[in-house]
Amino acid sequence: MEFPLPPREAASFVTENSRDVYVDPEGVRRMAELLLPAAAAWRVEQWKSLHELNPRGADEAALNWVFVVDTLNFSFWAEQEEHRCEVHYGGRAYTGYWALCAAVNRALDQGIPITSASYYATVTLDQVQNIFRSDTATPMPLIEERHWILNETGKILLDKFGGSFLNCVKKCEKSALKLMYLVVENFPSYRDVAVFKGKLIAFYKRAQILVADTWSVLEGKGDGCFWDISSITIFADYRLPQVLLYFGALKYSKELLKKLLRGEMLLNGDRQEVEIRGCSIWCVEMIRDCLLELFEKSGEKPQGEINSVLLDFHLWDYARNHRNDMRGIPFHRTRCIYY
Ligand SMILES: Nc1nc2c(c(CN[C@H]3C=C[C@H](O)[C@@H]3O)cn2[C@@H]2O[C@H](COP(=O)(O)O)[C@@H](O)[C@H]2O)c(=O)[nH]1
Repeated sequence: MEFPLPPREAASFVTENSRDVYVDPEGVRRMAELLLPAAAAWRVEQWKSLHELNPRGADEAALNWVFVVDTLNFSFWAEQEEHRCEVHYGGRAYTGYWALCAAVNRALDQGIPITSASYYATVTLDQVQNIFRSDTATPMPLIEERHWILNETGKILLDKFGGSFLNCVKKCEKSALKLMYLVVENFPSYRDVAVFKGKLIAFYKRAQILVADTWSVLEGKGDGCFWDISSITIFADYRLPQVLLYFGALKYSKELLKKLLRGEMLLNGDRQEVEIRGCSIWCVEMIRDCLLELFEKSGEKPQGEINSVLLDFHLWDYARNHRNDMRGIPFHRTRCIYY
């Protein structure tokens, strides 16, 4: 089988050949300047505590939580914004990705071992519909897909890795890329690839965010002290392109903008969908390079690392916390199991 172009190279290839999406160097520089003050303080240790639903520990249980969540970490957008899946937990109503996390924590509180491979390898569709039930009339999208992915992934984790994601991490000798490839080679639902201008390319969004979340939950220490974490790109979902478009670092053709504003769906693997995802990855690689240059010039040393993972987390949180400011800036609607 042809080996796919890895995410960073894939992003560069797509950006060079893109017709409807463009990375604007001026917009990139403006974003880097905007991000500079915050970037000086970014440290991997800070992230998981920022979000109340993230596991607190840095142990095997926390890693198995991250693994099952990132196995299901896709496609939460609602047909109509006003009718969304919501999960009520701890007195709060969660939507999108956070609804998934709230449902996992709600199940654990009810004694349902949803993070144990021995449970989800044979969990039934009924049980999955109950665990991920919405507290509104709108169910979580792709519930059937979430069910078979849990069964498939649980069986493989049991058969090949003793039922624990910690064993996968340990096999990778502190290499982020080795962990990314171990995941895509062993777990089919993580194989986020496409064909663009005749070339097989990989974005591996869920495999890369799984590596990033592993790094974050382990606070970059012990088994999670990945020497090559800066080789991980952003996770090409549907929120990052939206925030890059909002800041003007990414530009869309008039035709594509009109299509997205009409709410038209793009199929996973469509040329325009690949251009949006590939250019987003490349855009943030350029913002990171710009940030490093600005630090160089200013002589100021950032507290932690300046890499695409922390840039991604920051931009994703920004998009989450500035929904209203970003109203009118469309995200692309693709229904799939990869992001
Ligand atoms: N690029 C990127 N995409 C991310 C995340 C996250 C959450 N992760 C972090 C959060 C806390 C921890 O620090 C985790 O690391 C979810 N998503 C994607 O967004 C979409 C859901 O969006 P909405 O419908 O608005 O909830 C969906 O495709 C989902 O897969 C991220 O961080 N980066």
